[in-house]
Amino acid sequence: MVDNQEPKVVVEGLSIRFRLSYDKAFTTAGRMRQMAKRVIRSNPPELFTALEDVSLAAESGDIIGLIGPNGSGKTTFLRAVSGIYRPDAGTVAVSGRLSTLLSLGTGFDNNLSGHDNILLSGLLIGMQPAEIESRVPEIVAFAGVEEFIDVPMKYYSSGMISRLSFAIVLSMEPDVVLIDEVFSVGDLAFKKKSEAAMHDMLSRASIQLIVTHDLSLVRDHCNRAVMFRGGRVVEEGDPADVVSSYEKWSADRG
Ligand SMILES: Nc1ncnc2c1ncn2[C@@H]1O[C@H](COP(=O)(O)OP(=O)(O)OP(=O)(O)O)[C@@H](O)[C@H]1O
Repeated sequence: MVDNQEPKVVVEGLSIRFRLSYDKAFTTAGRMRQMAKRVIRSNPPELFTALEDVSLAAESGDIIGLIGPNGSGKTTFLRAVSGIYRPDAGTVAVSGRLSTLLSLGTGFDNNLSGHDNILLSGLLIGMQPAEIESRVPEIVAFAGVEEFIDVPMKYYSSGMISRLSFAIVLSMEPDVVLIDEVFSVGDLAFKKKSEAAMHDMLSRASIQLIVTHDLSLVRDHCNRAVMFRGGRVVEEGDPADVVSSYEKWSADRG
């Protein structure tokens, strides 16, 4: 990630492949047989191509809706942009502070306290330590974890982890935000107060990449849309056009 530059996301010729062989054997005995076979015959693991030769460029002001059927590669794409997956081919370059609303809590170190994880999260997106410290009280209060803030996160409930994770993302000022679907975080009361904070955070971000099945969100909120199918980008452009192609394609399939 490069800081102090105009926010930008440039993905060129991205391919991501997963090893499948291990996942196919559900029992321990099955997995052992597979490993033994591989060692004896030196079989290469079976690879599944989740993304093939995908390119996309986003600049300041872009709110891009990523749409397509289940399993078409949308989440994998966001994960590759966020750096969770390394490209098997192609390149991913992000300039600016990147923040993700993918799987909440994935970046935490469970042996560290909530407080230390807040610091870590801020440092990871390039904030200065003093800047992060100044936001700690507001984050802790928003997440409602005051009593537990110095306790290692392995003792947090899953609701507390996602509330803290969400509060951190909302309090930061990212340039690029990656969002996977609409999340449901915490209980009803938390959901209500987080909605307004989320809109506020998003209104300040320069670039948003949003994976969603909510086509009216794409039509109303995005300035560009990209349709994935079978791990490839098959159409890109004006949201209304891309959404209607997708609707037509879905209707034709029955
Ligand atoms: N870690 C993994 N190992 C093996 N296969 C994977 C892995 N992650 C994703 N896949 C496969 O890659 C393909 C693309 O998955 P992905 O989650 O990116 O699809 P998606 O378009 O986001 O789908 P959805 O709309 O259902 O969320 C799917 O076939 C999925 O099974």
